[in-house]
Amino acid sequence: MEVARPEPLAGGAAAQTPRLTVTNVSKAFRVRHGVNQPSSLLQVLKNVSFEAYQNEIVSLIGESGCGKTTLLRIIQGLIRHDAGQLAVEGRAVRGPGRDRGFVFQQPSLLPWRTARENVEFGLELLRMPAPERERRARDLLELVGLGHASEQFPHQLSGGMQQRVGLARALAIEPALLLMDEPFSALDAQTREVLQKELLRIQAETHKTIIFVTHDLDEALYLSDRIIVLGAKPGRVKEIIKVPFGSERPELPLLRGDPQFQELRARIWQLISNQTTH
Ligand SMILES: Nc1ncnc2c1ncn2[C@@H]1O[C@H](COP(=O)(O)OP(=O)(O)OP(=O)(O)O)[C@@H](O)[C@H]1O
Repeated sequence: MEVARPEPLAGGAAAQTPRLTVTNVSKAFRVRHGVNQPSSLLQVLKNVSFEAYQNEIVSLIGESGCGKTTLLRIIQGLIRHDAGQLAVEGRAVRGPGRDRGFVFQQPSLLPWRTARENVEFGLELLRMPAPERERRARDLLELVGLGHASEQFPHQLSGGMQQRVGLARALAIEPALLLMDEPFSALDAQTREVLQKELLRIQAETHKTIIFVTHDLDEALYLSDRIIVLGAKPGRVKEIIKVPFGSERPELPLLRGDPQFQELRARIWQLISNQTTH
């Protein structure tokens, strides 16, 4: 079955305020190479710029260590950038905020709480009244296909189910942006494909803007509207690739047979692998 998603508003909607604006963001870490050794600066990101619009899934892809997670954490507000600007819906990012939800590689659920109580956690911090909290958590667990498991504890759930709870928890605070850092990489191939498809369905229903970090070229091409290919040392934007498959893209096994898919895959592969020869 094909997944129909609303078309993103980039390009055709010039008047739209981007959900996320990243402008010339740079970051260096001070690293020490041993005890009693002087420290030096490791330039991780250099002048990174891109935007993401409503309904868009934008993937960040690049070789290991090119700064994908660092960039995502800067957007999250957990790491302070050295230079450049970041804004979510036009508001400068100065730290973590409820306008950004996060899904990690490991869902890190609280083991003593049920699936529903895990989803409610962020809403408790926002002091939402209990009945409203519970209603929203139940709705979100339905949305992610876990309506039947709301009262189960994390150890009773499979890895894929736990990741669905993590997604519901991130959506609970109704963020403008959903930041996902290799959310499916710890799952087996079959569960991963199911969740990729589910993510497209959920995005179509919620119209979220998603920034998605992955190593997996096929995953990036299947999920994304645009792919930001990062170069390494320092991390910088090498190319922004518009994915042409539209909102009614076939499932990944079929898409893999599309010559355009294969061409783009080869192109991204070349962009990523080229840099190691320089
Ligand atoms: N807090 C830190 N202090 C010093 N160096 C750091 C810190 N965090 C990350 N780095 C370094 O910054 C570089 C980029 O790391 P980052 O985790 O962002 O890369 P990545 O592209 O997400 O890698 P991977 O794909 O392997 O997850 C790496 O060289 C890493 O060692």
